Amino acid sequence: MTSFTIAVLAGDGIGPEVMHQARRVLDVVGKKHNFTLNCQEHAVGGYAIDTQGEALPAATLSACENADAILFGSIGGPKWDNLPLEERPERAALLTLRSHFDLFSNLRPAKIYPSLVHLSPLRADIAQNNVDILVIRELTSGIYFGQPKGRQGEGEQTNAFDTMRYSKAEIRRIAISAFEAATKRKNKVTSVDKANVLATSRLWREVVEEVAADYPSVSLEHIYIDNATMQLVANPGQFDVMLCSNLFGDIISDECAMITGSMGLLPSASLNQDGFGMFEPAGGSAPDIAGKGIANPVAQILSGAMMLRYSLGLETAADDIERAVLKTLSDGILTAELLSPQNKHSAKSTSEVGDYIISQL
Ligand SMILES: NC(=O)C1=CN([C@@H]2O[C@H](COP(=O)(O)OP(=O)(O)OC[C@H]3O[C@@H](n4cnc5c(N)ncnc54)[C@H](O)[C@@H]3O)[C@@H](O)[C@H]2O)C=CC1
Ligand SMILES: CC(C)CC(=O)C(=O)O
Ligand SMILES: [Mg+2]
Repeated sequence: MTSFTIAVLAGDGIGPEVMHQARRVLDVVGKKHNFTLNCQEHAVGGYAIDTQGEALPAATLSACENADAILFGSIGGPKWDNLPLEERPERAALLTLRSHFDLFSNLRPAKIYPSLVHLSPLRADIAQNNVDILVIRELTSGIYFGQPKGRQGEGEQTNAFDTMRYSKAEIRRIAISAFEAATKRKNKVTSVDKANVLATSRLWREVVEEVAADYPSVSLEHIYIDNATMQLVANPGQFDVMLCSNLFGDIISDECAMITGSMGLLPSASLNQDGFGMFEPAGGSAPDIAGKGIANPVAQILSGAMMLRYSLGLETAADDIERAVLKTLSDGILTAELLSPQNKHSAKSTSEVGDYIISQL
């Protein structure tokens, strides 16, 4: 039987709740498809600060280095909001992991299935118009990583600054990810930028155009970020692959999650050049619902499916999980945030959704 080592970093807030369901699903699918995941849990984020004094303990990083893939939950929350920026879980653990493993290519797929149109907050005629988007977000550079950043001055004279910087090489490799993905989809890349005001966006356009020349079968459009957010609500069916910088992809992917129905539905894969990856829901630790047993486990479970597909080469097992999730949602087995106020009484808990997905495998 094939065996893989998975570093499981559940993190904070809803992270452990949804991770528990993902592990149950992966266990069942492994037995069915004849593979074993040796899942080892490691401390990360606010939980690691509280128990070990730092957001990314050396033992956690070393376990990730020795694993075949990382399955990540989410980190952060109000308890750690007042820490200095560089000590916060989001920077000290999440951004550090992305950078350490050079996970530059972040894939965030958002699809409205015909049987799930009713979950979308969009008007039905818009939601049922073939919405199937793959956001490809640059994940290890741009304004989240650029130096210098900081603040200076006192009182009313205080100012703060971040640096948005992109090299040609960084833009080229994420553009190649997007064009490669488009050739396996609908052959269209929409590159999102703000080239009317930002120097980084001007360079972004130039390099994306250069890469496009190597993919004559793929059509390329450029769109400004402000228009992109509007078009996603007005006519999301026009998009195939949306190629974004780190900041714009962060924003656009939350919007993509919501047009499909909920932040709790959107998985993601963060990959390096060698195919090594970290797999995590696109959303955060959702402190507003943590500990109540009502978080949607689907994004975490689908992130597990992406791990099987992209890092472990287990396509059929990944398909199986995705089919079971789709059937579960189509059968109306839904957590509360997907239901209208008058239907909330029929909401299922995190574990009930996990149970039903398992029953469909
Ligand atoms: N990858 C990560 O670990 C990320 C961490 N964060 C951190 O998470 C904390 C909370 O951030 P927010 O801005 O509130 O964003 P969030 O994504 O945690 O929550 C936004 C909204 O989506 C809902 N939501 C998210 N996931 C859900 C799920 N699985 N089921 C049902 N509803 C769900 C939440 O209840 C909330 O109403 C912050 O500390 C933030 O920095 C934010 C984004 C990503
Ligand atoms: C710390 C943030 C950059 C995480 C986030 O919002 C994301 O990856 O979508
Ligand atoms: Mg985000």
